[in-house]
Amino acid sequence: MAPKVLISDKLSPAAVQIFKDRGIDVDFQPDLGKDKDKLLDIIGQYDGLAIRSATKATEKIIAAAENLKVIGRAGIGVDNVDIPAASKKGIIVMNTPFGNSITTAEHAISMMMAVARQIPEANASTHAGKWEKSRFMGVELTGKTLGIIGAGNIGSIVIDRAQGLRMKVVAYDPFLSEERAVEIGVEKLELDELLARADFITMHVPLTEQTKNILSAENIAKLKKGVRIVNCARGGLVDEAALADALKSGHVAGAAFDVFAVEPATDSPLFNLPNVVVTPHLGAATTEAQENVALQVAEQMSDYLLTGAVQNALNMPSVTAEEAKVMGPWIKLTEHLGNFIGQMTDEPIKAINILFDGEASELNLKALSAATIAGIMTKANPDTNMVSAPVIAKERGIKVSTTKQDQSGAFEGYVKVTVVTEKRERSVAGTVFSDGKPRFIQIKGINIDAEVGAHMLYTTNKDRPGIIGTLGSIMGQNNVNIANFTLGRSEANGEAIALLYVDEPVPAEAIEALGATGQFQQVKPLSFSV
Ligand SMILES: NC(=O)c1ccc[n+]([C@@H]2O[C@H](COP(=O)([O-])OP(=O)(O)OC[C@H]3O[C@@H](n4cnc5c(N)ncnc54)[C@H](O)[C@@H]3O)[C@@H](O)[C@H]2O)c1
Ligand SMILES: O=C(O)CC[C@@H](O)C(=O)O
Repeated sequence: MAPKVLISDKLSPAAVQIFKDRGIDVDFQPDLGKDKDKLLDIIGQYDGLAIRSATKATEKIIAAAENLKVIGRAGIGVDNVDIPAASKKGIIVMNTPFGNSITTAEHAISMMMAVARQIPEANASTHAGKWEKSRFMGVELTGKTLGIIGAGNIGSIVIDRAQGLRMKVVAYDPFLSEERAVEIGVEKLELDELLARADFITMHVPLTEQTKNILSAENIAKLKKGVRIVNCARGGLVDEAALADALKSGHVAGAAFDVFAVEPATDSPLFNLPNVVVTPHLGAATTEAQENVALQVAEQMSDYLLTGAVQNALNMPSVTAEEAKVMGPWIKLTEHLGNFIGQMTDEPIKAINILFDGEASELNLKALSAATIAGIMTKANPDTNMVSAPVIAKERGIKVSTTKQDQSGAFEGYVKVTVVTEKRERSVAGTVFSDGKPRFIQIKGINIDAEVGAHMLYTTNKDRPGIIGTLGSIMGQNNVNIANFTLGRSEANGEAIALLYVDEPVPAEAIEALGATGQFQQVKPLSFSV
């Protein structure tokens, strides 16, 4: 059955066409974002949800989204998506980080020019038949200092455009490297220095714990007198009431805001002040940007739903379509290895170590690690997947470490997973053969070569004659057909293991009968999703 995607916000029709062209069943309900109850009622039917900013993908919506695999945000900010809730449920959240950057940077520049020359007010006055030439005295941008808070994608474009306007640009961004600052020709400053020096300030940071109220009343007091503030990033970065006071006192000469602490903003302390320009979150509102983000989100979501390729996800490592093909068997292998250990482990896990050798070490290790952890965790929760497993492991305080090496002898590459609990360490290794089939190649340090089947039986015993006979006859008595039988031992008369690949689950009677022989230390039926 074709995957089903719901578009619940006003996305460009280009997205609908892409989904259709890719064979996805698409439901376009552009006003649903405003109707939380209806969204809650129907979300359970969909594999994908494509949104802009009106739809709030809250914990409640996500809890009701029984089949949801991916949420695609046609835009940058994902503050309308509860990412931790989505991750825990195994839902990938992706955005389109570049599609509207130019448009938003251009909006910030337009807003800066509008506030420098009071264009909206002059426009309204002229339309009203007044000819107030002396009322609207502006300031030039040339030679002025523009302070950028956040020099990422959009900030860098603003820097480039402002330099074209012959402004001197300084930036505050703790994550901006010196090399990048030189490359984009910006002087890197501490925040206080920027606040004291800038004639104009524009913000291009996400809303986080660190950036919330970055222009607080205290910081507004540090601003150079006569500064003009532009915010086309997120509401909540500025204390609107404190800024309104500073505008009224004349300490701040003007402000241009596209975003507000509460949206839709029907009221704000900034509204109706003479030197304030406001727009209703139009930063990304151009035909070009909306086409870009709609096309991109539809392509990314279709890729994921149809091929497993992951691009621009915020809660999962990227996997290209090419990688998805090559990695498919290795992802399966790591899931099986994790699954094997998960089924063998009944006590709390303290640490998981994953060793990647040879060709395996050249693959996307973040994705393979996520698949391994998911394999381990599915015993406790069968719904765990590559998105949710690392989050759950972290929550449980499980330390995950990975190692790369290139020492394989017999194999081009392999993966070895070791799980540490209070009581013991357990390890299992596997590889992918040239036929693309995963194999277990080592358990407890003992070499074997076992194909992975949906139903298996794992036993351990002291190496001595008669074990194969016992296993064979008890399986036969219980009508269990053996497809493949693999044995291994540490040394003659040492520790021995057997892995049987059987056609149906081994019944409890057979497990009991094997236990009753006294020949085995461990008898464990296993199942794998092959
Ligand atoms: N108005 C709109 O319609 C609109 C459109 C697109 C994006 N946006 C907003 O613009 C923001 C920026 O987008 P972007 O694509 O440039 O993002 P980005 O991730 O490329 O850049 C953000 C920058 O902020 C910096 N940063 C993070 N924490 C910081 C801190 N505490 N202090 C200073 N700098 C910090 C980062 O290092 C990064 O360089 C988005 O988060 C989004 O909220 C708004
Ligand atoms: O979808 C929009 O109109 C706003 C998008 C913008 O806020 C973003 O973060 O990309």
